[in-house]
Amino acid sequence: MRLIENFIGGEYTAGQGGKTFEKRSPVDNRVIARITEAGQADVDAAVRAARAALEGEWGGLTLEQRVDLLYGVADEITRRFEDFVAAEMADTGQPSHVMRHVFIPRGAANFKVFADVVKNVPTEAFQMATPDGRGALNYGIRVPKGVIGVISPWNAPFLLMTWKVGPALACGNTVVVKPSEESPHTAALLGEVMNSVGIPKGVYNVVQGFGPDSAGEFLTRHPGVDAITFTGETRTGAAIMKAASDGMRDVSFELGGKNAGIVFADADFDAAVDGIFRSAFLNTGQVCLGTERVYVERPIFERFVAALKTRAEAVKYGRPEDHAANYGPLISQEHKQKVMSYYRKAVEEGATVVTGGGEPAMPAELAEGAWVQPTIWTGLPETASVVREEIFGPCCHIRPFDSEDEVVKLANATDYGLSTTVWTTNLARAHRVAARVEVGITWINSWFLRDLRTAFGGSKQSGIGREGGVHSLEFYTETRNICVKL
Ligand SMILES: NC(=O)c1ccc[n+]([C@@H]2O[C@H](COP(=O)([O-])OP(=O)(O)OC[C@H]3O[C@@H](n4cnc5c(N)ncnc54)[C@H](O)[C@@H]3O)[C@@H](O)[C@H]2O)c1
Ligand SMILES: O=C/C=C/C=C(\O)C(=O)O
Repeated sequence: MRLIENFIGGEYTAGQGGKTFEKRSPVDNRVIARITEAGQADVDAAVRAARAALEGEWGGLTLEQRVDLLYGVADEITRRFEDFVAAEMADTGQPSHVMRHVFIPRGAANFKVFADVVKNVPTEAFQMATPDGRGALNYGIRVPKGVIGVISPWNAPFLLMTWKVGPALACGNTVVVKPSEESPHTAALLGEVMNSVGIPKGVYNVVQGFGPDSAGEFLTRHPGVDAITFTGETRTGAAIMKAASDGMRDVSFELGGKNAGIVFADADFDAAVDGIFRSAFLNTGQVCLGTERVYVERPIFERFVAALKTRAEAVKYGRPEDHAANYGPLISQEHKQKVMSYYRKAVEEGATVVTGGGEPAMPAELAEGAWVQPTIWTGLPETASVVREEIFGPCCHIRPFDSEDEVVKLANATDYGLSTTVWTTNLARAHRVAARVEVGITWINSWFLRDLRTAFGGSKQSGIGREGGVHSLEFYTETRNICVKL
């Protein structure tokens, strides 16, 4: 059985406390790896290594040298593409085509794009008048923030972790990463890449383990960590924010969502069905940007529900490496219990179950996996639990609407504000609605189209701050103003 260790100061090390935990396959619940759990002493060592790298070789590199190294990281990920695909498939159980076409290539791109951003984005300069008439010149320089704590989730582990590590390193910081306990593989593998391309030791460190009273909490409470970037649940974000208040450390949060899909009667019907199908069921619904509330204009409501039902019932369950399969399990038995409890609650609260609502019958060798059916409900009030709370599963509630004002109100009646997808051929209306929905990201006639130069993040309880393009520089650097009297 594979043992996955921490990666500290360029070396894989067993935890000083000797504790390990199991990683089980979502597909069949077999134990696939044992993971070293980092204790306080390991986190201390990782933060020390990160600080030493900052003050050592890494901190002394020129921007060009750093950028070249990060291009090297991206190229090496691409060279070891199959290893990353296999590692991520083992952890998440998701179909290989999602790994191949989205998650792993995005991991490589996260290093290249932010190297380019850092190399090309200018800083500001202001000339000012002075009483003696000679004036003064202000200009900004950007310096790294220091040691960045990166806490990442399990749903798109490599993409979401590198989305933070890429810009952090491009800006000259060092990192200590705490991947989710459910997805330890790719963060560990990235250590090999860092060593083989010559990233100085201590620049990239990984501590494995859990959140509370484990590596996550030890890292976020650590006074040697200068700033914390986190993707995960809103509740966890609140705990991390408390920890970060000690020492006034900056935070960047990408949190939960309860995203609305809005389909007007004039939409390209097939494109809308396909878009909502993907946004509700891709990655078995475990996408923060996914759609769990769908609002469809009344004239096409029945037809839309029927078409989405047909698509949901046609998914092909199977192992990730099975090319005929396009639908995987949930991440774990624990998450399956949570999703199933919502499936039961929907019925108790009076939902019409259009399709799904339970566990699929799986062949014997997959029977222990975390499989659940894609599920569609109608007929619930907006106060129902499954319409209000983030489930993070392959399910959505569909409700008819009659006017633009009504649907905007419905979409906004949530504590979350991450993303929306709007389907219409009326461009003026698309722009109007997009300007009124209280979210960080709106897609018109599309979903999850990502340009890494754009601002990414959530409003309300879906996050704090924006990352992406120059926005990432705001978080991963300090801007210093220098005022020169002429
Ligand atoms: N907004 C976004 O961009 C985005 C992207 C992906 C996922 N998400 C959200 O993430 C959630 C699913 O991921 P998850 O279940 O892994 O989230 P989670 O909050 O349970 O865990 C995320 C990470 O935080 C760690 N953690 C937990 N408690 C901690 C604590 N007290 N201190 C420090 N670290 C702690 C976990 O070990 C894990 O590494 C969903 O809510 C989803 O919407 C948001
Ligand atoms: O599950 C959430 C997926 C988030 C995607 C990104 O953060 C991204 O594309 O950068």
